[in-house]
Amino acid sequence: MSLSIEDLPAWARLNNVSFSGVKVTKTEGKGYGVFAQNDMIAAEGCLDTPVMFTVPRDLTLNTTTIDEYAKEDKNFKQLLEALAEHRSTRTDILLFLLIQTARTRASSKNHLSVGVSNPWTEYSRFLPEVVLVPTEWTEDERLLLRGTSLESAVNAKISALDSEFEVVREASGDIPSYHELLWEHHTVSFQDWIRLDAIYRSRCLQLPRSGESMVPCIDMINHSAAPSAYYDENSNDQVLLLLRPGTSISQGDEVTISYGDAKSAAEMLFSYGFIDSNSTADSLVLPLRPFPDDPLAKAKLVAFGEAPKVHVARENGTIRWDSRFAHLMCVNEEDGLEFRVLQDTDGGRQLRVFWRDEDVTDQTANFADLGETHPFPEVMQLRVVTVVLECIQTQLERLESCQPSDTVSSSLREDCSKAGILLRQIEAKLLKDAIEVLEKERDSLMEAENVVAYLGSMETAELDLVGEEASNEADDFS
Ligand SMILES: C[S@@+](CC[C@H](N)C(=O)[O-])C[C@H]1O[C@@H](n2cnc3c(N)ncnc32)[C@H](O)[C@@H]1O
Repeated sequence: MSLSIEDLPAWARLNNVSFSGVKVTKTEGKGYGVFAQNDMIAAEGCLDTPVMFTVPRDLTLNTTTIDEYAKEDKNFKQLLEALAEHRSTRTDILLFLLIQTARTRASSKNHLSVGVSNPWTEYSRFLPEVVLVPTEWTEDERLLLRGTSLESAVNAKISALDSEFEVVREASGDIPSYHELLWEHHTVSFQDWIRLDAIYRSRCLQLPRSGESMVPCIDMINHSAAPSAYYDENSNDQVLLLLRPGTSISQGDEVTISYGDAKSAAEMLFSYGFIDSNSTADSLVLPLRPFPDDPLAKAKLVAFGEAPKVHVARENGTIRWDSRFAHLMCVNEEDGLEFRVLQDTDGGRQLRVFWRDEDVTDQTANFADLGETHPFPEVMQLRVVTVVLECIQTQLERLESCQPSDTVSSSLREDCSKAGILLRQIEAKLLKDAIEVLEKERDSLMEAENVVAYLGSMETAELDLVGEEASNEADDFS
């Protein structure tokens, strides 16, 4: 199935990809990588820096080029049409690569091959068999993620992939030649869909002109916190790999790019299967669940329109947190929140949200500001701080209740163990520091005049209620 990387230069020549002073070879622990064969230098501010790869744009994979391939392949065109409502750059590329995989396997078993060969039929054989992103981890390896922000994200992704694959299986099963190629000859399985999703996530790039794309050869470049190269598109329909201005590399050095320095450790692990502590943002995102006894919980979720989350980040040494849903979660009817179902002109029904009699349906993400119009804004803030604090404390308890030593065993791949343990350490530290900040914020809000007055009035109201109940009971007994 796989092709030796020694065959890449021949593939490149055949498809008009030029390599200049670089070579793709095996690295130590990172799969393949790109290495300089000459010394190269680009002065600071230089506009004309050395070009290391030139790739014709029609070799890239994105929705536009996939539509071009579909024009030459009626079965593939039919498949895209059958899945029209699910189309995105990602699903187009996954489908395209799934068909290349099936065709390669079918031809290796001498089954009838369906479709037209293209440069990617061969190139896909240089792609790795396994990418160690957590969706490719075994169940035991995934135990390392228990209590981390990736635990629910990875589970949700695997079930989303499962549903997607079922849709693909059904749509392709209705196309006779694909029915035979994919399902009668068992050339592909759910495991391939998981692998192709991992391949896509770890190799897709954001090109300045063509947008989200996979680019052959440029996708062989590894990440570094101190990258020596960058990619670009020129006006001659080419994608280029260039030396960064102000950089010099020596023969034998690895050429690297940056996969982004704003990504958290969890995002890096999720998308690329490794964490580079030198270039990750110290941040995490947790799911937030509405109060189980809130009668308005469902309406709040519908009106909010996205998954409720808590964001925590350390920026320049300071912990910042944010949860737009927590602000909506913490207001009730007594505060002035109201949901109304209104009939629109077409006879349809619409859920509208009102805050203190003003229609704020389009501002449900903005309750942090809307809460300011409450007579006790500090009370609103105290509720939010308490909710976020509880969410973070629960997460830390879960993280600490399952120690890696309970899960690390010889059956786990070393890279997965290392990455899982590192993620746990990074997130535990951030959660602990966030708890400290939130506890301070809570304590200072508890002392605010407004809050003391509010809590006092609540206490009096409660005492009155107890008094009333007691006198009713006394009446009963009398
Ligand atoms: C775009 S590909 C780069 C080429 C890849 N090494 C290959 O063998 O095809 C991205 C993948 O390379 C690996 N990788 C890239 N940079 C890395 C790094 N700094 N440390 C560890 N692995 C890295 C990860 O497996 C990642 O998912």
